[in-house]
Amino acid sequence: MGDGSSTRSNSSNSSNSEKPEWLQQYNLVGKIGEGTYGLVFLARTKTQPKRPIAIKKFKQSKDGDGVSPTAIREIMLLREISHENVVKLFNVHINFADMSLYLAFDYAEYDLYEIIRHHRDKVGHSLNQYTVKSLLWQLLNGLNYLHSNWIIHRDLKPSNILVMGEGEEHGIMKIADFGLARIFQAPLKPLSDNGVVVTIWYRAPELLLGSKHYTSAVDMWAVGCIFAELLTLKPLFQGAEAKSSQNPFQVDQLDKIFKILGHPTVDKWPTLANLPHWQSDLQHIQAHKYDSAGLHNVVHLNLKSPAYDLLSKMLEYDPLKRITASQALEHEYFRMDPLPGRNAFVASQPMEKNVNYPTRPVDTNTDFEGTTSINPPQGVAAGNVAGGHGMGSRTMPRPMVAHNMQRMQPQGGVMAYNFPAQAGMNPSVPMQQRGMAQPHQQQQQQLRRKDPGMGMSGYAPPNKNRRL
Ligand SMILES: Nc1ncnc2c1ncn2[C@@H]1O[C@H](COP(=O)(O)OP(=O)(O)OP(=O)(O)O)[C@@H](O)[C@H]1O
Repeated sequence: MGDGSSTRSNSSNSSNSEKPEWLQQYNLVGKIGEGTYGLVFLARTKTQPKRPIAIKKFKQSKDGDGVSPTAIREIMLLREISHENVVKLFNVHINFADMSLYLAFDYAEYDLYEIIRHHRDKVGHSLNQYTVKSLLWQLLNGLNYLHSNWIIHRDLKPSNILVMGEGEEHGIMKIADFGLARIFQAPLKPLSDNGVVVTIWYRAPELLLGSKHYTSAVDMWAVGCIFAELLTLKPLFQGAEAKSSQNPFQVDQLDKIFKILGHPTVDKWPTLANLPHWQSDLQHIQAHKYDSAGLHNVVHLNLKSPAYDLLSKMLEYDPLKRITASQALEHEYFRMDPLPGRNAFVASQPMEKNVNYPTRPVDTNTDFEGTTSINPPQGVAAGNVAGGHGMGSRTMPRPMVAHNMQRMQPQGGVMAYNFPAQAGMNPSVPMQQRGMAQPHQQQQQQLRRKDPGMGMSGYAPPNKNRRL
């Protein structure tokens, strides 16, 4: 995975004896990122095989009230989620002294944010068609699984879409940060104001127009934006966020959307007039005429191409008419050459060279437990695809997955859960009865290996038309 483990030092200052027991399972490598909710660290398990792990430390809320027991219970449920295209949450650690939370995930070397940026700034050409199609198919496959399990991501964006580095899972895409958006009420309410910009570029029009009601369709809008960005290497709707009130009218973001797609009409989206910001929108558009640039022109796709057809169905204004993940997986686009595959990084032509993406920079100067910067962070900053977000300003996520929970002996006030009962849940109650559907059999959900055309005959059909 190009992890550079032999050259990265463990910079934790604490001796083993001072560390809480759970932390002693890992060797810290360094800080790899910062988002709205806290810091992300690269660590390595001490036992063989020494797996790389991404540990997210969640900051205290402004009120200093930590993570509530309800939130902790919900996070425990996320551990039951298991799918090849969803990042695995394999451990949850809670410091009961201040109710701070540490989540340990499988580490992924790459993310779409960096992959797109690398193509735009260094490679100088787009991703090949096979890679775009494979990434998109896997994204939809993971999302279909989440939606089938009644989980809406709510904050999909390129930095939350990870791709595995060297190893058996090389080139496999994994969705990060699902589930916690609801627990932490993201993306509308960050826990703390750390200067991290929360992007609204992937936010669905119904939310921008004030809908308080999230459905799985909001994720499909984000997938459409990400699909377009994979094709053009530029965010499709790059608006500036309005911050005047709790849920302000996002006029600039809507402007960016209307300029490309035209203004929505009540004819095509009947419930539009019921949305809270409709009146503000009416006043706004009275002063503005939208000559739609045409989506196909912006993404350079033929109006009659299957790729355009799929994209326009993802960017349908009316959430009820927007294509679902399971419908999208069945789309003609995925049935024509090049067929999507499991390793998205394979070159599409025999003569074509594989692109070598840069591995994640690691700041080895930041202390893990205190998360204090001993020296100014070095080499971790990364520019944004669209400019503006450096490392300190890239937007931040929330976590993922694993199975049974067990409460370990508290040491240093920190506990790790592995058994549902101890998280206040009855492990014998099926997930459906607890508000989540049973995860599909993993083998049903796994992508077929390489080319045989995933989503075709032989591949278990995804759940139909699920809309939450
Ligand atoms: N499991 C993981 N493996 C490797 N890197 C990860 C993992 N999870 C997150 N990251 C990376 O850590 C960095 C910070 O992620 P984080 O999710 O905290 O913020 P973000 O996605 O940039 O923004 P936001 O807070 O708005 O979601 C990102 O570069 C992200 O790709």
